[in-house]
Amino acid sequence: MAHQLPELAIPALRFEGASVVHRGQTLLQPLTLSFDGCRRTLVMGPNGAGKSLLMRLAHGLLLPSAGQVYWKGKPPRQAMVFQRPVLLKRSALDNLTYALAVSGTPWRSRKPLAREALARFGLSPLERRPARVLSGGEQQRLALARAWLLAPEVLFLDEPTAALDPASMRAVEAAVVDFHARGTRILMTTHDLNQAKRLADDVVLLHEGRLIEHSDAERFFTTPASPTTRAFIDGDLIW
Ligand SMILES: Nc1ncnc2c1ncn2[C@@H]1O[C@H](COP(=O)(O)OP(=O)(O)OP(=O)(O)O)[C@@H](O)[C@H]1O
Repeated sequence: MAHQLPELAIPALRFEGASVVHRGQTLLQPLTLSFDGCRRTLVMGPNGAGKSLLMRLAHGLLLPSAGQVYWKGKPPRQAMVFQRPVLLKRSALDNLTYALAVSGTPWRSRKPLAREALARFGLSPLERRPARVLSGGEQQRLALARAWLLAPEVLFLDEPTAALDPASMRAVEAAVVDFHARGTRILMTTHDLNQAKRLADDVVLLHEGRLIEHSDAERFFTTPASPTTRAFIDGDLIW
């Protein structure tokens, strides 16, 4: 089981005129942008802006109706964490050992590695509990523990803290920082401007299915290029 990420650079993810059209309605306008380097990119925008569509395109869960989404090199190992984690009807421990089995980890190592990850995310006392009865915050930590075990080169997080209390939110943010410190590229959506300020190296703003701005975090929050970004930061964006 590879716990250390390779030293190789993570390939850039490129969107080239990628759009999403559903029943004649354009949900995501042709989008051209690049996600380079081992950065923490936060994707923001009002409800219905197209953030989840962008994430699903990026992770390959959705194909663009036109244009392309591709990695400039070998597609990296990826994991995705959703607002409502997708967990198996098994114990917390078994959710992790199952993920390890699928990833080809020899069975002897599975339980020790899974227990290490449970401890890492403060879940050891809950290892026998069915994953689906865990609280929202515990489920989210379990989903992160599972992703941690798979040592992804790229981690997608779609509003992972939207339904969490402040302590659970901080736990998720700390995990994001730790993933990144271990060499994982982060692409994450959030509605929370303060969270984006805490975590982002760069920010993408979408509005009504359009790319408004993609810039470094400092620039985004202090001297945005677009008046729409300014309005969004000030809480004045009308939609
Ligand atoms: N499968 C689908 N069928 C029809 N419309 C869809 C589908 N998926 C998304 N949409 C529409 O596409 C638009 C963008 O949706 P998306 O989920 O990407 O928004 P979002 O920015 O993630 O919003 P939120 O912050 O509310 O989660 C919305 O208007 C949504 O209703």
